[in-house]
Amino acid sequence: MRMTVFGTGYLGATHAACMAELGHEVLGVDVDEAKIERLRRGEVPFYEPGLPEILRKHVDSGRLKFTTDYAEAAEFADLHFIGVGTPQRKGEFAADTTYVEDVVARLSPLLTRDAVLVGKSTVPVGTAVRLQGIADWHVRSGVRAEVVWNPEFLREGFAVKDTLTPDRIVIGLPGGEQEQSLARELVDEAYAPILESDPCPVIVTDLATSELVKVSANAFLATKISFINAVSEVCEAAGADVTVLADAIGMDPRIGRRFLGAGLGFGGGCLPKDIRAFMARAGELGADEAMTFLREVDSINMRRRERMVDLTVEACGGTLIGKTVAVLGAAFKPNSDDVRDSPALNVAGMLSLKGAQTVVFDPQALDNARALFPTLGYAESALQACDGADVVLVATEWAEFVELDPAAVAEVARGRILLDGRNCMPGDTWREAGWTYRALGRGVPVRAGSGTPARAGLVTA
Ligand SMILES: NC(=O)c1ccc[n+]([C@@H]2O[C@H](COP(=O)([O-])OP(=O)(O)OC[C@H]3O[C@@H](n4cnc5c(N)ncnc54)[C@H](O)[C@@H]3O)[C@@H](O)[C@H]2O)c1
Ligand SMILES: O=c1ccn([C@@H]2O[C@H](COP(=O)(O)OP(=O)(O)O[C@H]3O[C@H](CO)[C@@H](O)[C@H](O)[C@H]3O)[C@@H](O)[C@H]2O)c(=O)[nH]1
Repeated sequence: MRMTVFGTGYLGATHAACMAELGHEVLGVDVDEAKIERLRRGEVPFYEPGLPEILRKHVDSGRLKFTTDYAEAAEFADLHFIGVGTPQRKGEFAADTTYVEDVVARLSPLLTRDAVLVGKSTVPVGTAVRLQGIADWHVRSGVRAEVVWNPEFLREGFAVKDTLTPDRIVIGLPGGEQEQSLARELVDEAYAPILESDPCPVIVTDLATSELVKVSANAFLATKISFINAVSEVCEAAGADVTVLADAIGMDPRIGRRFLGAGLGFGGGCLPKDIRAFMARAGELGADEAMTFLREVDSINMRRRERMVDLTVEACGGTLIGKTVAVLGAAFKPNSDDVRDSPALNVAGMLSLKGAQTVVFDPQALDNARALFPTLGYAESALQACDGADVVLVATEWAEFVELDPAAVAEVARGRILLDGRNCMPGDTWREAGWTYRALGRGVPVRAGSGTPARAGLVTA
């Protein structure tokens, strides 16, 4: 079948290419001419493992096309996915929904026959109903544009797999589960190849529930990460080890080990802005008290970045003036080049403000990092970043950092201090090689009679 996808960023380009992979004819639409030009050439304008291969395959076969022309898109198909950005509004917690509104306001008057607009962007509850109003206002007489919601749960770094083999598909329809409409028919047809090859649960519900499922999922994941990071603060103070603790509580299937990775906390273009937007929307709905705990989730998360900076200052003997810090990692997580709200870059920026000479390396995110933080120092390899460093700080758990040879780093670095912001490094190996290894959330064990626990996060040689 034919479909369009509005927005060709991390979500939209992946969705478009994966829909083509499922056998559909897809037209990707964006307002960014330069991005569309690259996509037309079969290039993915960001790093996402596995995406370049399928995108190029379907651009070459002609099944996947790109345009900036809304009129062409309106004519191309009756099913239109919307995956444009919904960033945090400047100076506020609320989400900026102007991009989704823009798509609906511009597309609706161009429709010459009934069509279905399927929102995939993450939006505040109530947005779909508002967009239906915008569509009704703009659409030509005799034409119906139905707005439905189909939130996306893909993770960057696993975007192709998550799209082609999702855990579940959630579909929000104005009439809920009972609705039989063109929207139901077209969305079912779009996902039929997934359900035939590798079935997953499909939850058909009302619009509000579908919108809330998405932000609730992200709020839960953020809460789980902040829970373990709050516990890690106590671990540091008590001389306990948060990684062992996480393993132990994670063995209870009711808890589960995933998303109990303590360290620098969550960043990226989703979790931070989505919990803030959720709080803002709950407030607008008069349910603000229900979500106030998310404020704590947010502040625990932001505290980890400050704690990392304090630990670095401590490791440097109380001041960063005249010190060089190698920051390994710039992306908000490994296997991505995304630096939106990146804990790694935030820490690098704070270290630099405190007087450190900061040299950042990331295998994929250097260009994005340079564009956002042009004044930081950058290196072309991990070893180059460590050259002359007093401290080596791992801020994103890329496999190549985990596999670094302590002897090779020792040959170029000035100091012998490794700070592990992600609890990902083989600390024993580094200690055996003569390094002082310090990790967030892992205190020094206290033995009977030894008095107060050693303060904060130090597993020293
Ligand atoms: N990135 C993810 O992993 C992910 C996963 C699930 C949900 N989401 C949600 O998906 C949405 C998009 O996120 P993203 O990370 O892909 O953002 P992004 O910034 O990478 O991409 C957004 C794209 O929309 C385009 N755009 C803006 N206005 C437009 C318009 N009027 N018409 C056509 N294109 C327009 C932009 O040029 C940009 O290319 C957000 O709501 C986000 O919360 C993202
Ligand atoms: O145990 C953990 C797991 C993750 N993180 C951090 O949390 C952030 C988010 O990680 P992840 O959720 O894997 O990345 P995203 O690609 O942002 O995906 C989230 O946000 C998307 C956009 O809404 C959703 O679609 C996904 O389901 C949801 O996992 C990153 O900074 C990670 O480093 C931790 O600190 N500890």
